[in-house]
Order: sequence, then C-alpha cells, then structure tokens
Amino acid sequence: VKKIILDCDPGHDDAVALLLAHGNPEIELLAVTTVVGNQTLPKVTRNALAVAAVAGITGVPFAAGCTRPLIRDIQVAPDIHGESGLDGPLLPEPEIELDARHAVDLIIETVLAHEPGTITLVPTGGLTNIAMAARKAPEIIGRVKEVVLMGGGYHVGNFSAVAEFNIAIDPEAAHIVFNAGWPVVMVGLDLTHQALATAEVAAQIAAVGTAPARFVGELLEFFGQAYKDVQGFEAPPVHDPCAVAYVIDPSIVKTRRTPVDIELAGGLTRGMTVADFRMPAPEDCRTSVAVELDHGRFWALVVDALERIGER
Ligand SMILES: Nc1ccc([C@@H]2N[C@H](CO)[C@@H](O)[C@H]2O)cc1
Ligand SMILES: [Ca+2]
Repeated sequence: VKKIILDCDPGHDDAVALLLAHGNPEIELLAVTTVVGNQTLPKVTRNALAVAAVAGITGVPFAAGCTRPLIRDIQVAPDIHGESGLDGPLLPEPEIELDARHAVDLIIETVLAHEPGTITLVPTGGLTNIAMAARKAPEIIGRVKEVVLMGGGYHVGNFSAVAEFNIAIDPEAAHIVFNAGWPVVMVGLDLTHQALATAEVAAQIAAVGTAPARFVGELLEFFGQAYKDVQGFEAPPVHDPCAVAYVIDPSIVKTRRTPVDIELAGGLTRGMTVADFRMPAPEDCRTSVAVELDHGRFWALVVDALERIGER
C-alpha cells in the first residue's frame, strides 16, 4: 500500500484525482489538503468536502492551507472550472468537518508521524503549501519518499506559451519544491495532454451506473465544454489523476530522469519548468519528468476506482 497526502485545488480534475485515490486499494489516503489555485481557498475547500460527500470519504483529515501564493497575487481559473471552481454538477453539502489545523501543519505532522520514506506527497495544485511545509519543517524533506506533482511541462504550456498554471501561479513555491532535495516526479502537460476523456471514456464511466460515476460524468461534461471553448480541445485532458495513477502503478507513466528548474526572472518565460535533456543526466539529479501515458490502463484505473466506490 502506498501512503499519500493529496494537496489539491478542486478543480474538476482534482476531484477525479481524489476519487481515484479513495477508490484504489493500493492507495492509503492519509490526508487531503487544499490550496488556492483554480479558485479561492474557501471555494476549493468547499469543493473538496463536496467530493468527499459524493464518495463517502470519512476518517481522512481534510485541512485548508494557504489563501494566496508566496509572492504573486491570486490568479484563479474560472474560464475552465467556473465561478464555483467545480461547475457542472450539483454539489452536496459537506458531511465531514474540516480539520482545525492549517494544511501546512497537517502535512508536517503526518510526515513526522510515519516511518521515514513511506509517504508520497501528491500536489495537484499550486505548490504554496508544500513550499511552506519544507520551509517550516525542513526535517520532512529527508523523510518524504517522493513528491509526485501534477504541474509544469517541458514542451507544453497553458498559462503561457511555456508555463503551466500550477507552477506559474506560484513560481517561487515551485522553485523551493524542485530544489529542496527530495525526489520529484513532474507529471506535466506533456503527459497529461495524453489523458483525454474521450467519448469512449465518458461511456465507460457512465456504464458504472452509480451516483459518483454520474457526478464524474457531469464534471467531465462541463470541463470538456470549457476546454473546447477556451483551449480548442476535442476532449478534455484530465490532468491531476495522472499523478495518482503514477503512484499506483509507475509502469503506466514512462518517466525520464532529467534536471528541472524554475524560471523566476524571465519576462516571456516566468514560471517555466526548464528541463535539461542533455545526456547524461548528472549523477545527483533527483528530478524526473513524465513522458508517455498508457491511456487505456490509466482510464481503466479510474473506472475501477468508481466501481469500487459503488454507491458510496
Ligand atoms: N486552463 C487550466 C487552468 C488550470 C488547470 C488546473 N491546473 C493544472 C493544469 O494546468 C491542473 O491541476 C488543473 O486542476 C487546468 C486548466
Ligand atoms: Ca489542480
């Protein structure tokens, strides 16, 4: 079993990542933390609790984190996720109470409470909480097994020509996370743009025939229309569950060990994850980038998780 902390900004694809983590038997979800990103902190936090209610997630602490990036002003993404951050389906009222701790403290306490090298951090939003945790308690850096994050891209951008949203909204936080010294697997847009929720995928999800599956169907319908209107995609790339899928079964995502650093000063390139593919990768390189997705096995994991969740 792989123990993870999911740090997210739900967000349609964050919601699918949370359901995959909850439904897959290989994953032990130790904590869920929220961070400002797709929408403001109150909205993404409410959305995370709503997804928990849809799937019947209990006994897992949910804590809210940073309300704004370290340096930059808040920049949300209503064009893709809507005003609520999870537009499309009707959102149920929360069924669990938010943990009283700040997300940064929950992350630190959870890592320190478990054996070193047993917890994987899975950030699927901006890296503000993760950076703050590393700064407040540097002793967690050596104890985290690895950071498997959805963010960045070595040949693809969405926030700009060369930068990806999760990195670009808080590049200083990303710089801290990529340079902290723990192993980092960057599941970027080069990979997640292969995770398209095609009509066939939507049909497989609908065939599960449960309320949570219908909820995901409605999420993907809104997400798909937004991606079509705003970014001209025929089918939406469901980014965040790709990071969870890598933790479940690394053979589903081909990676390459490659130095990656974050551009902080550039005009055109601010927030860019600069990957250095020159060979050979330095011996001390602890960052990898995701290159190729097994689309069929990825979506089979998502459908399987929904089947296991059942009617919650
Ligand atoms: N246009 C757009 C903006 C932000 C996101 C969010 N940021 C990441 C993809 O850039 C994912 O985590 C997703 O939740 C997706 C699309
Ligand atoms: Ca996200």
